[in-house]
Amino acid sequence: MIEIVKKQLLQSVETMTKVAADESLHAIVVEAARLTAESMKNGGKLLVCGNGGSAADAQHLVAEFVARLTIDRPALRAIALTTDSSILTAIGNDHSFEHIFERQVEALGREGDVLLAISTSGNSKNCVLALEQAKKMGIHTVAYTGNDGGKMKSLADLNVIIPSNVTMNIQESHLALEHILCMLVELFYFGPDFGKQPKKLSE
Ligand SMILES: O=C(CO)[C@@H](O)[C@H](O)[C@H](O)[C@H](O)COP(=O)(O)O
Ligand SMILES: [Zn+2]
Repeated sequence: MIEIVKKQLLQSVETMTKVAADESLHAIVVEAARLTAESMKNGGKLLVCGNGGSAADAQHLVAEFVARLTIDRPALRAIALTTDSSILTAIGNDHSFEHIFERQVEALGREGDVLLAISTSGNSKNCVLALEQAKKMGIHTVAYTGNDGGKMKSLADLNVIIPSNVTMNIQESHLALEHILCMLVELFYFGPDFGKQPKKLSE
């Protein structure tokens, strides 16, 4: 059992180390943050969707935007498409589960918004349909995936593909890059000096 703990942790670190070394991946995260900050400055918002652990990620990330992450600042506009049980059950029951995010994008999305779809396989149909809907509406699309990016790869404007085929390791790297995305949006939106007290002349 002890060996399993060690092996799993090392496997997780190995994936994260590959991500930490991949500067082209970092550039994509920076571009996603720039795009998101620009959208928010122009009155747009971030929509986030995903299944299972990635649904939890969607909510977690959106909470950082609406509450705060690294600085005290005004709230930023972001919505998780995973949280309203009435909407999710109505669409799932009356249409089908595949449409749970697509229809919310149709209802809540506006041209110039950003949709972030999170899927370790890159193949979850509800995420695929959400990306297709977003494209039709002129919404920018970002995919956080793993494996080879799956079907979502060809649909997203920006692809953050974790170099692993192990779902939990992909999710762990996603979470790190979700925090970093929010941190960078705060920087792009408010600038590096926001919230810093001006120094007193006597200091
Ligand atoms: O959290 C986990 C596994 O770590 C699971 O709940 C996992 O998110 C679910 O199996 C998802 O349905 C997987 O979907 P996806 O990442 O391929 O889109
Ligand atoms: Zn999990």
